[in-house]
Amino acid sequence: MMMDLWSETLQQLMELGLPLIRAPMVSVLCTVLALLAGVLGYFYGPYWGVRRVPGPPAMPFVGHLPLLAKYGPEVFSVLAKRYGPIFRFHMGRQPLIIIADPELCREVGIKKFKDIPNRSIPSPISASPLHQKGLFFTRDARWSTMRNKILSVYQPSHLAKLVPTMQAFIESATQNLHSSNEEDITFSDLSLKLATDVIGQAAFGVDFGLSKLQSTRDTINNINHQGDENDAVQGFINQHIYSTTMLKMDLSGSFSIILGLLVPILQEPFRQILKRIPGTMDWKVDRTNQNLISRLGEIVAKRMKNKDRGSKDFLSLILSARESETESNTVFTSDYISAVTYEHLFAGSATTSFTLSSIVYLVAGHLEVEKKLLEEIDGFGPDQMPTAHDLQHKFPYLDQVIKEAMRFYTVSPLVARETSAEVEIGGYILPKGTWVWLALGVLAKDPKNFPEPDKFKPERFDPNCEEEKQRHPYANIPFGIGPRACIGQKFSLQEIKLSLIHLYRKCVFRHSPNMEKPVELEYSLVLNFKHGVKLRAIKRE
Ligand code: HEM
Repeated sequence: MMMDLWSETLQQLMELGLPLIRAPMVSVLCTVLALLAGVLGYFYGPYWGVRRVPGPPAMPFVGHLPLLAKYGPEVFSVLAKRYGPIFRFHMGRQPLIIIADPELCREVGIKKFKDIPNRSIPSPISASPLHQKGLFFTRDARWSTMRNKILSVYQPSHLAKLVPTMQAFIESATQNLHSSNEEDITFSDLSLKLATDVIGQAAFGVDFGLSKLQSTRDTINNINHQGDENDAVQGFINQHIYSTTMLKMDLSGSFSIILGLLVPILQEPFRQILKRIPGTMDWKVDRTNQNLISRLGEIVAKRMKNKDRGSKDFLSLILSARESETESNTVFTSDYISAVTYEHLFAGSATTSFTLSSIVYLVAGHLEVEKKLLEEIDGFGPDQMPTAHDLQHKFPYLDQVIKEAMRFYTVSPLVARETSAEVEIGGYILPKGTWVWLALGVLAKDPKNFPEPDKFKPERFDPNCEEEKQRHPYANIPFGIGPRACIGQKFSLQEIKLSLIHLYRKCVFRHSPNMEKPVELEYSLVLNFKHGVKLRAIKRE
């Protein structure tokens, strides 16, 4: 019956003069159309849910990445001026909803936290499973249990106990600072070694010994040639630096990271293949990460066995907290312990080091600020080591200098969050799973809250000044906002203040003639000085 109908229809088509369509061709056509619909759905599905949010036209596949290449980290300020406080930016196929207004940040970070409690996982992190089990990327109930446990080891009394350790590393790192006024010091190298040593001691209870070495390059060159205990530690650091710097946000990362930006569905299969092909960047990153994981595993296993581990470093404190409560055993398995301990090194070194370098660089270019700062530091007394309490209360101008430098160069210009339910922000309904990113760097340069934003003026943070009184309370939030704000804020401020006090007691700094002007920045997961910060240290009489 059906066959009759089919041949009758064909007969009619032929009579009508239409081309003969064979059954296999029809199925090929249907498959092609279905594939096309699938591809379109895959590429445009995420856009469809947020299409009402304003934004520039996006190019197929790459989205707005060409704009990122054109403007660099400034792209979000440029777009905020054009599209307002909430706009769309497509990282390849993935739309980000960028929030560039302090009140909307309060809404996302605090008021509607229950619907936006997690971070989205950007492509560089998806390519690096090592970085996924730390506090930063864990989600929901696991995150809140982990965060509460970790907070318990960040008591002010514990931080206060770390002052002498921090001071010892600072003294060691700055020992040969002013050997010659004519010689450049790459201050950003020095501050990275210092910050890594301090966090290594605080997180693992291990002295990485970087501050004692001549230069980071020496450290790296030495790694492959020697095999004793010390070099094992330096090897670990080298691997850490490599693993961290490979996490690029633009199109210069490994192939799987680039694929993750453009076609995320292909990222994991390609990573699995490429990591098996020697010589590819994915292979190198994977080897580095495997190495780091096994080294971390060894450190944790050794420390777990040792019951008399003391209570100074983060790893020991977390292990002791884990043993005292049975319920948390399920959360802090040894792989999660390795991840959060490693995360401390990762989150605490580059950020603190960049902040220290940017402060010293900015103060060197503003002699009126330097003069006031030296007066405050000298007024405290020349030899006395400040306590944690002194650091918090006796250096008000230093506080202003730090805040202003962190505003001027926002080390984490973007903070990634993701909706876990449909939620309304700034008049737009955002579906579940929308990536919402807070543009801290744009807020920090908004002339409404910071008149003359490109001028370095610490006095704008003087509590008695009109500008400070009128400013929105969430206009300057370099450590983020709400329950997911930075857990290491007090730790890093304590280290930064101690370092600056020690440095300015000994010397002042001037820009080296070999440093480029204006300074060039690059953006991986955090901001960085592209060619380092080169200074001359002048001994104070
Ligand atoms: C100048 C130094 C630092 C800056 C500017 C900084 C900045 C940030 C920012 C912007 C966030 C995201 C906050 C948000 O989503 O609202 C963050 C999170 C975090 N930071 Fe820091 N950070 C610094 C130092 C440190 C240090 C020293 C540590 C460790 C000791 C650390 C550990 C973390 C962790 C674990 C998170 C994730 C918190 C969570 O998701 O619950 N940071 N940091």
